[in-house]
Amino acid sequence: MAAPVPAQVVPAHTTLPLLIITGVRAVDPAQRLDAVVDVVMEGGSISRIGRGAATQDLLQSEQAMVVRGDGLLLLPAFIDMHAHLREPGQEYKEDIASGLAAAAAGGFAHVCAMPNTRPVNDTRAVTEAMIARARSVGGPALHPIGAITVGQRGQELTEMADLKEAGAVGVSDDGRCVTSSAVMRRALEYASTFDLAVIQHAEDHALTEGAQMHEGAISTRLGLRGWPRVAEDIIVARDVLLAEATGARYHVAHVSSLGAVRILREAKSRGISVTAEVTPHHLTLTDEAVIGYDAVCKVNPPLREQADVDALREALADGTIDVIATDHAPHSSLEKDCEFVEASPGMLGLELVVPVLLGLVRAGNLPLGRVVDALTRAPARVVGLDAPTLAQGARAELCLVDPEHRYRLDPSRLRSKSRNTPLLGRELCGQVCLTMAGGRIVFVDPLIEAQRSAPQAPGGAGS
Ligand SMILES: NC(=O)N[C@@H](CC(=O)O)C(=O)O
Ligand SMILES: [Zn+2]
Ligand SMILES: [Zn+2]
Repeated sequence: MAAPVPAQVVPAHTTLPLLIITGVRAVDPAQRLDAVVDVVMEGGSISRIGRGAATQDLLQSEQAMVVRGDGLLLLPAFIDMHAHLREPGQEYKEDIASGLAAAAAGGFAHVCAMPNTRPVNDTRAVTEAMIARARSVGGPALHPIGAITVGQRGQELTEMADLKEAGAVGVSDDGRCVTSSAVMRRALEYASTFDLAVIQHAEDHALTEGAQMHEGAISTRLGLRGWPRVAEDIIVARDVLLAEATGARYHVAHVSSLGAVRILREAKSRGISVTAEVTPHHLTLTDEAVIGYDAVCKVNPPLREQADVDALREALADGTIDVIATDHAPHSSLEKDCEFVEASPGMLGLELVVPVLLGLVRAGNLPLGRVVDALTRAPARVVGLDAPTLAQGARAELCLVDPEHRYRLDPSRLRSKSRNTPLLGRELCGQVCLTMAGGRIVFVDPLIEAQRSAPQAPGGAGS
């Protein structure tokens, strides 16, 4: 058979003529698939998948690159419908190239970029420039989210027809809430004529002025001004009523409170067209992380209490929350290594999704199939993309994961330009080894690939 190829000769950003992954556990909710299979990719598409799909003929082909998949997981590549790539305007924090590199390393084939750039993405010109930049970089596909209001000032609606035509897949004023009921109503009506989801950052700013963290016992103890849950709940409740009145598609970004979960559950039970997302950090961390005043844990909406975390997990499991989105929010040491009250909110997400979520799966908090669905089909529905799948005939958009690989998160391994994650130096378990997007390899982990390429024991898979 053809020898496994070491990482340094795996050409990133190219299509391999014949790539075979043998004996891998493939999980694809779109096909209700969870089984050990071989996967054969030819010319960037999945030509065969199933037990014994890697025939001796194929394995012995001159052109074949063979990856042994034993002990690994193969998943459809992910869609992140909520990331901040900071280009244009704040390239010292992140840019489209570094953001997409981080996404590829995290297992993503598609990234939606929020419009709170400088200038704000409220025009066709900015949307087009972002897409052109991403195309020149290669890697995962970038799909801009346009602003709801001009300059994200909450007043005048953007020209959504233009934004959509240029490639925007949704609208949001993320970072700011659309607080005016009148503006939100018109935004929902207008966006629905273009079938764009309106993505709300739910925060009643009148209730969160000067807020630094979740309002509760810990904010009192730390002497920091709090953001009460009700500031989120009020907006979600109002918007659900507006969604019902307009029939428009409404999506709540980064849900963090148990009250918002309750409102969403009731809205869905009544058939209102609402969807919602949760971040990996809101699923795993509480306001206790802020004790010690480490600004790395300052994030909007704030990390809340265990009761909220439990409600979010339950809501994700039962489908009340549809999507897992990272809210990847890179900030430099300028914005983070300072007084807590001066620091900017936000933390990294793209490269940490796999270890964080596999931790929840391993602990029995969420089924793996539901997690994969929330990272693929669910966001695809909200933003109108084709979800990556492992089905025969599909374009190869997948990620190969070593679920047992343990490592300490070293800052040097992050592709992001920023370092703002509380997981630095922590022991993690679960590593993306390979990501394909648009039929091409966009990421190979050098360390893992070198290990996997070591000579096989006789009788091993694919021999
Ligand atoms: N999540 C954050 O804390 N910050 C985001 C804005 C946002 O998502 O609201 C950012 O742009 O930095
Ligand atoms: Zn936000
Ligand atoms: Zn955001």
